[in-house]
Amino acid sequence: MTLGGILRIPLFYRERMKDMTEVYIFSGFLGSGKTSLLTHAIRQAKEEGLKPGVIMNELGQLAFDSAAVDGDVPLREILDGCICCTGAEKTEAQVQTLLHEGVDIIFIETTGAAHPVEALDSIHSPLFGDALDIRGIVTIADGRRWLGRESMSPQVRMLFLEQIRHASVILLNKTDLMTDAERSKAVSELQAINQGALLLETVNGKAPLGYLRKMSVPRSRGPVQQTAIGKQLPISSRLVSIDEPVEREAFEAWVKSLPDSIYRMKGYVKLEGHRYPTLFQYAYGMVQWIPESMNMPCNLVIIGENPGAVTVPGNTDV
Ligand SMILES: Nc1nc2c(ncn2[C@@H]2O[C@H](COP(=O)(O)OP(=O)(O)OP(=O)(O)O)[C@@H](O)[C@H]2O)c(=O)[nH]1
Repeated sequence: MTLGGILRIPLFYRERMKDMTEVYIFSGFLGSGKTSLLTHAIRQAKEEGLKPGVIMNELGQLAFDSAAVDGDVPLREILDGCICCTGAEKTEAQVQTLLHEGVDIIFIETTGAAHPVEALDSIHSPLFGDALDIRGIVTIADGRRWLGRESMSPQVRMLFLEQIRHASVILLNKTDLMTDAERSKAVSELQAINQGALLLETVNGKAPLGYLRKMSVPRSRGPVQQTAIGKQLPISSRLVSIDEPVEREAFEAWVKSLPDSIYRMKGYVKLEGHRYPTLFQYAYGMVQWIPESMNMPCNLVIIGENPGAVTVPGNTDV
């Protein structure tokens, strides 16, 4: 909000807004960088002397991403289902407990398969009265995935578009993997789809919190295309356990052989020659291995269209 904008708000309301807890919904397709954005936002909030709280919604039964949130940050998880499908009561209860813990700012990370407006609607509850200042949706888009969206199935592409269309802020992320020409193409396409949104290019979701705090929910969001998982969206998750150590190159060759409709994988894999399982991340063709210094269960979540059809080396379904 500009200084002019602030001055136009009567003092009474400005005082009331100061007591309200700001809420931001982090949306974006599977693997686009929501958790990276979240960890950066939490760090900045703390630096500004704010007490952040987090609601994290994950598609699989395991909360891999919650390890990214510092232990001193109040965290609530909604696992194995989308915030938009599991019903507003669960979300309301989680927000309620965060408010009791006295948080100043709440970040809600939705699953990459969630419809952002349905997630937003789930926190618009009369229960909260004036307690929440719901600022809207920040959508983070993987730039190369955006440019390659034609390869997605129509329903999944529709979800991607809905996430862009309803955002108040769009972050074009992973620009380190794009050429200048690709970046300017992506920027102009995203702007054409949502002209009202602020747009910022980012690497690892590093958006200034001050920039996000300028946003507010647009007055008219336009019609919402329903995209609930299990109804129209063909996306589901599968949890497997790979018990035997695998050879890294052979494993990456298997990853490359998977159909494009496997959108995301994350979990722990025991690599040959390594003492502890390694954190494995896969999103849109990119593989990342992060060494761990303790023994983690070798579980891997596979998210996409029909992940049950994929043959996983040495796996037992959990
Ligand atoms: N090269 C590059 N990699 C990135 C960037 N941002 C995130 N990543 C990587 O992309 C992968 C997914 O990032 P996350 O932040 O976990 O994405 P997410 O949207 O939270 O994923 P889901 O919650 O599973 O949908 C990780 O391996 C990140 O390290 C970026 O700007 N550039």
